[in-house]
Amino acid sequence: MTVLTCEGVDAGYTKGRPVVRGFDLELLPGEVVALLGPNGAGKTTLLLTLAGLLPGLGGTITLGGEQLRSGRARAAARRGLVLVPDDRSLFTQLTARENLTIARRRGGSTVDQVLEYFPGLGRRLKVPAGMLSGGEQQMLALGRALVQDPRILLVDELSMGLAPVIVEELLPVVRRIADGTGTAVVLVEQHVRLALEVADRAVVLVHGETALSGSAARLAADPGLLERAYLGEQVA
Ligand SMILES: Nc1ncnc2c1ncn2[C@@H]1O[C@H](COP(=O)(O)OP(=O)(O)OP(=O)(O)O)[C@@H](O)[C@H]1O
Repeated sequence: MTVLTCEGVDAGYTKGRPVVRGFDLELLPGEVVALLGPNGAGKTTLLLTLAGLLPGLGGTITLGGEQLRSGRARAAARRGLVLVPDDRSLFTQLTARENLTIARRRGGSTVDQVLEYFPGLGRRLKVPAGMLSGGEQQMLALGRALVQDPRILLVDELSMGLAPVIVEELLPVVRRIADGTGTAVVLVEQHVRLALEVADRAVVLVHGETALSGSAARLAADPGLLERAYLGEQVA
């Protein structure tokens, strides 16, 4: 049963001039899809549109069988679509625990349940979010999304500004979350090799259009294919 379906989604900032055109996707529970592509391809624009933070310019987005109304971020969040933005958007003056507690839903997952995925963060709960390291902040941003019991996590460049060694620790956590909770994940990532290691499938967006999509294993095994897609060749 598909949790999220995108059909012919156009996304952008100006009516009649979409940045992303005709985007299609079917996402299953527990599935991780890497959304790849060069800078400016439209990946963030697409995530913002799926999360309802940007009004859609065309097409339909269906969540659990029901069509989402365009540009309704609160409704999308209530129905389980949760965005982890690339700027993390943490409350920097509040402690890590407070950041988690205020995001929690009544009757939903507890902070302790969520911390099972981030053991290191458990030892830093009293620290203001702004004083955490970049990697810890990303774990907190993921944890804050997870206490909302998402059905779909939209993760925008978790690795932004982090050392590769930290990214290697962080991305597998996304896989464990998907496997452990059944949450489906759309993962925007510049670290292509690492993203393909944790994803089931990948979609490559180039100049706002899907240039390539396929199983992560197939794309990882054929870097030439990815390279040609990034360079703008139609290889889908
Ligand atoms: N607020 C905005 N208003 C108008 N155009 C924008 C706005 N934000 C981004 N764009 C444009 O939309 C296009 C896609 O940008 P977007 O940030 O979605 O790409 P991206 O694939 O996420 O790239 P990156 O990897 O650099 O984040 C770019 O041409 C960008 O200049």
